[in-house]
Amino acid sequence: MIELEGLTKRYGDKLAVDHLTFQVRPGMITGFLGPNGAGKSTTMRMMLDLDNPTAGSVRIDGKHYRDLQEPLKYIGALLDAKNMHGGRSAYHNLLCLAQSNRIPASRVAEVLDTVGLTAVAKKKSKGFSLGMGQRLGIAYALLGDPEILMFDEPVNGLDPEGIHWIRNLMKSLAAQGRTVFVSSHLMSEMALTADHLIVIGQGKLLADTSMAGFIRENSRSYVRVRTPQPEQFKDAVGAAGLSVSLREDGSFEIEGADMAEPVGELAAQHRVTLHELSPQQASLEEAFMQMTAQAVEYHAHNLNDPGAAAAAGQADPPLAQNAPPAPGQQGQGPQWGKGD
Ligand SMILES: Nc1ncnc2c1ncn2[C@@H]1O[C@H](COP(=O)(O)OP(=O)(O)OP(=O)(O)O)[C@@H](O)[C@H]1O
Repeated sequence: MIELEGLTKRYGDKLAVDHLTFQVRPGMITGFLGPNGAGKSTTMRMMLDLDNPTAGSVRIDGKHYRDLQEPLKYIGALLDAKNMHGGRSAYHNLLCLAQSNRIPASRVAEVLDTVGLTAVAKKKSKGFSLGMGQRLGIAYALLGDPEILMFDEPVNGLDPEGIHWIRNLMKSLAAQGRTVFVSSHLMSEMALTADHLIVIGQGKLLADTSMAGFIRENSRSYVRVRTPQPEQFKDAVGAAGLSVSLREDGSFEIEGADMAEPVGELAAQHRVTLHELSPQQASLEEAFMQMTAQAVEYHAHNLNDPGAAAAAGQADPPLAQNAPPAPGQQGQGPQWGKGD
């Protein structure tokens, strides 16, 4: 268990972490999400006592990190996989760490096997690919057989096989009852991995929720309809009291994935031809971007719409925030209800 209480970090004028209070519980994967610059790495560094908080505290199984005897046996972390001695072999890198932390040398071979690096154990780590480096960084984290594991952006730059491997590893660690805390700025990746979510933006806590709850709250389901008789269709659904919206591409949307059957029946009753009737699910990525939209630190230039930033109330109009509309409003045109 990791417990944060009012954790705060200020760099000069910059409030990088702003009074964060949350718990990371055992037996599950907790995803730590936020846009670039949200304060994820700073928070993780403070958890490991690599940075001093300006205020607040972090407790690892009830203790401050610096009070843990043999901390690698409590908490293992992958922060920066490049941060190791490139001139040493993978085996010797791990052996040095084991010896300086009173971890038996036999553990080195075990973790090399777990991360799939046994065959290259004697190779110098500076020759490792990005994926091999990530695996070695994970071997570091696992070396003390800790109950708590922390991974900062573990899938960055990995190929699909590497991503799949890390995902399964984290799941098996959580299934063993360990606490797994993993940061990312990709909602799509978290949706496949995490059981619980902590979302931050500009250092502040935006959400502390189960993944199932996040999906329930934020994933919009609807039915998409295409028809060569849009006026008749609009009249038919309007008369039935259903709310329908027209998209720019000429298709219609009706809220609720379970509406496909009633809408199909309605169209048949009114002899309206349909070219498409398909249940759809809006992506969690869109919901996450919407949640963190106001907290994005660096905005891309939106070349298509230079006035958008001004409309959004930003100080500098050319720096438009290219955020999607709110879930439930994606690309919608006019709405019709009963009697329209
Ligand atoms: N040593 C430092 N000195 C000054 N400012 C810093 C320092 N470290 C981080 N910051 C600032 O604190 C904020 C949070 O940075 P941090 O790296 O923790 O964010 P992050 O969520 O990990 O971002 P990313 O996803 O891009 O890695 C940023 O505005 C960053 O510029």
